[in-house]
Amino acid sequence: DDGDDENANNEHADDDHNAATLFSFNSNAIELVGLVNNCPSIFFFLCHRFVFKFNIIANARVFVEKKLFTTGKNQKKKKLKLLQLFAKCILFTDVVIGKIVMSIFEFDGTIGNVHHIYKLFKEVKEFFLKKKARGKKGFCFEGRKNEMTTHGSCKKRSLCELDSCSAQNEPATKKAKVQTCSGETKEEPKATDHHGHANGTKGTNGTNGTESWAIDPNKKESEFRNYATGKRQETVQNFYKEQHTKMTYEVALKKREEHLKFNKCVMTVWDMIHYLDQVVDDSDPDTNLTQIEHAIQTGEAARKVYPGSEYDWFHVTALIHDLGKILAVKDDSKNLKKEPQWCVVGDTFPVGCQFSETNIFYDDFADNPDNRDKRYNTFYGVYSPKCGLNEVVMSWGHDEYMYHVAKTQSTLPEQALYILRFHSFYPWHNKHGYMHLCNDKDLENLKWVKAFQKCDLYSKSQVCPKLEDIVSYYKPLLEKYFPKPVRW
Ligand SMILES: O[C@H]1[C@H](O)[C@@H](O)[C@H](O)[C@@H](O)[C@H]1O
Ligand SMILES: [Fe+2]
Repeated sequence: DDGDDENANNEHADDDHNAATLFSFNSNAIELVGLVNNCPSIFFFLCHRFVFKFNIIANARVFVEKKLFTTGKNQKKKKLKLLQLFAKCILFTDVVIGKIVMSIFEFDGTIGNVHHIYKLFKEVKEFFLKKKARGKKGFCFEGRKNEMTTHGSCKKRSLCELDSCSAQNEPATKKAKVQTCSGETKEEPKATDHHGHANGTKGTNGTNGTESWAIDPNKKESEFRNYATGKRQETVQNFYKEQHTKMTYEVALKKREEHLKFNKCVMTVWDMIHYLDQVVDDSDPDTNLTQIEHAIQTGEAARKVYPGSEYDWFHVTALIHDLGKILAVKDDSKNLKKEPQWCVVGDTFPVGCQFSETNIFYDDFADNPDNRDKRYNTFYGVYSPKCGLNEVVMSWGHDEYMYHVAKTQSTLPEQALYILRFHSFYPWHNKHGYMHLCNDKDLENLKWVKAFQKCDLYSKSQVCPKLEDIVSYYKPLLEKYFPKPVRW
């Protein structure tokens, strides 16, 4: 049914209105879980403020237009509807809808049934209405209908305003019930916001009163990842010029082979962490602190956002996520040979297929030999559609290295392994690129990578506790998940 009869049309009009109203505020941490018709993938979104809004919308539009003009006539009505919906999403500047629409296309290459999109919107709306019914303050939904402009007025509110009041009434570890489109209810972890505002008071979330420094309250999210005019601009720019020129499919394979022998040295994770005090990441526009400080900040942010002991794996993962950067350290006694930074840090990307424009400093790939190599410069390159990221060779760096260390020598869960392996894959988890290579498992785990990304990025501030302050919490956990000293 494409809205041919009157009733359906009215219903759609209503739905249109609801969808538009619902998204007239830019909600930050809504998790949408949905099944789309014809689409076997369950898709997840951890939506948050100001996520590369323009880029995503621009990409999505191109995609929609392409589909609209290249698929069969019988689909026309459906597509028109979808396009209208999409127009709305642009109109109401809502990246959330943009992402949904885009995903419906990208996740299975066909156009999902428009009714299911509406259904998804409805569910989210219900979720929020229920939340409101439970007496949460700061919720901003009703009464905004007439205020929709290109920038919904509520959009300016931060997550803290929207959620902190409610969070004060409830423990941060509370489970939220999320309805899936298929009707079943499943338990999802409810995080506090990334400022750790869930319980608001100092020293009550198990972080021994150290939480106030973890995230710089004065730095806005939009001020991070500034690759155009940041303070470290020159260093970062030079870094990516070199990396994007030199990192090829063959280099990645060679480095994989070299470092995955684990024949450097044997040492506990805790001891190895100390080596991070020798690394300052040239690719990072947001911090000039050493990586040991970044590790502590990220770990503590993770504890704050997911404080429950059931998330201890998440805390450990956060602490060690960049431990692979020891590849950039020189210590002959430990066989650490100091790789150049372009082979260790920075955002990661698949090699062996076309470089995506969702990469930062995309233009710098122009001089990469793979860019001219027919084997590697097509959309799929050496890969097949939805082959799964496990099949994909990523640019070599600390993520891939640490993933293999943890996969072979720890008991960390799958989500943790995904975080370790793909946390620097910003073009994917942040800009929605490379979806054509993903399978369902990748999409399931994406939500954890995204949850982690907030702790990783927004915890970068100038204030940091010392290792001694956190040893009592992390050391036993490291021993729990890495039962033996590690072969590096
Ligand atoms: O995960 C991060 C991220 O990708 C940053 O952009 C990069 O500069 C860092 O090296 C990496 O550890
Ligand atoms: Fe990293």
